[in-house]
Amino acid sequence: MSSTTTSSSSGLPYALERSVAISAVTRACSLTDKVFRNLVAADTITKKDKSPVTVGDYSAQAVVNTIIGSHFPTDPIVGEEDSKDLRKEEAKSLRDQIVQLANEALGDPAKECPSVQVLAEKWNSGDLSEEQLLSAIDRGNSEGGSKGRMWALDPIDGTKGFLRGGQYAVCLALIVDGEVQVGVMGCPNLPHDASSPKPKEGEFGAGAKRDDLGTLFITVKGQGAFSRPIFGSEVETRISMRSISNLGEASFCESVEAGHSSHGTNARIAELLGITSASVRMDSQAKYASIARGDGDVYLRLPVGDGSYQEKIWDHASGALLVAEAGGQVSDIRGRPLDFGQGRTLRNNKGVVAAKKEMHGQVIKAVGQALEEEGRGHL
Ligand SMILES: Nc1ncnc2c1ncn2[C@@H]1O[C@H](COP(=O)(O)O)[C@@H](OP(=O)(O)O)[C@H]1O
Ligand SMILES: [Mg+2]
Ligand SMILES: [Mg+2]
Ligand SMILES: [Mg+2]
Repeated sequence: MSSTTTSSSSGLPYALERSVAISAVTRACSLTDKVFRNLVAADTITKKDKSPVTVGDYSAQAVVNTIIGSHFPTDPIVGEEDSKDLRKEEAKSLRDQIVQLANEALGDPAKECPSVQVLAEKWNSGDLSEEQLLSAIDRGNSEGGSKGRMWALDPIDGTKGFLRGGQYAVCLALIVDGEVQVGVMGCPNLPHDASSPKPKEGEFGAGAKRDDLGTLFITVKGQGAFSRPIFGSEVETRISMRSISNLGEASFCESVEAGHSSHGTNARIAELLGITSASVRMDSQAKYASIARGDGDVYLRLPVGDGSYQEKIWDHASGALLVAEAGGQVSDIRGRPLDFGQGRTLRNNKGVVAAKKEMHGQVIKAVGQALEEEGRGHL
């Protein structure tokens, strides 16, 4: 497949992909936000790997894949979810909810930019059948690879955070010949302004809706990193990583889930770097977004246990480009660039380290030392 760039009226590379991705992620976020406020235990199932998936994850994947599929019909999509469990008899009520939620989100008369409107009528009718939506979910079954165009989609990243009432993100990226070219990430619970307090988990009860929450992050390779509210104003603001004179002033972000990133190793690395402020724990790729806009400086994701877990491309594609375009460097624990051309996982990499370009080497050195001390120097 060719690796062509589509441009539209702005003339910039990937302008159409950028607009379509913004439209898809925005519609998915309005859906997940609705589910977030009304979710009950029955709307969740446990996957074979014991991780949770909710009606929100499935519906958001159906919406994004429908939109991408109608604008770029030959582009493969590497999406996290599939419809296998949903097709079981006992999942009937989940399927019914997905049909309703996805059609509501697709049929919403919200404005699209003109270049996206051209094809919107294909999916904008709001009455796709159950089978059309399940097939849309399964459009995400691409095996990925190093050649041609493909989209990587995490319809809800941080599902555990979503269930706890914390941060989560809808993450979509375009990868061409193994390189991320476009990244769009919607963080419905992240304040527009980095200096506003982040909501506490569970703060979202009745009447607690804050209208300063919901931030969209947008990046195209070589064009910089931007943010804007998901809902309301479409004015984009350029973002960049914070300037600090030494790593001792830094603060770092890590997963809430200790099973996803080794908190103990992270703490030792912070100590080695002279970082004294407490780590900021946050679910999802909102961590990448936070450091990209200077609300933190270093993102550490150190492998747990024997390090056999392979990171998934949809957990990192949009966030990694956002940080790189905001002045950062993103690599694995050994300083190797993340290799998005290896299929559905980052099988050539272990863990993730993201920091400002000038300080990244120092962080990698401390990571090496901490792993050595733990007897995990072979990772
Ligand atoms: N053992 C493990 N190590 C690292 N990441 C893991 C993991 N098990 C699951 N994950 C991934 O961690 C993601 C969440 O990351 P975080 O902890 O930063 O919020 C999950 O995404 P989903 O929530 O989309 O399933 C899942 O893909
Ligand atoms: Mg998951
Ligand atoms: Mg994820
Ligand atoms: Mg997910």
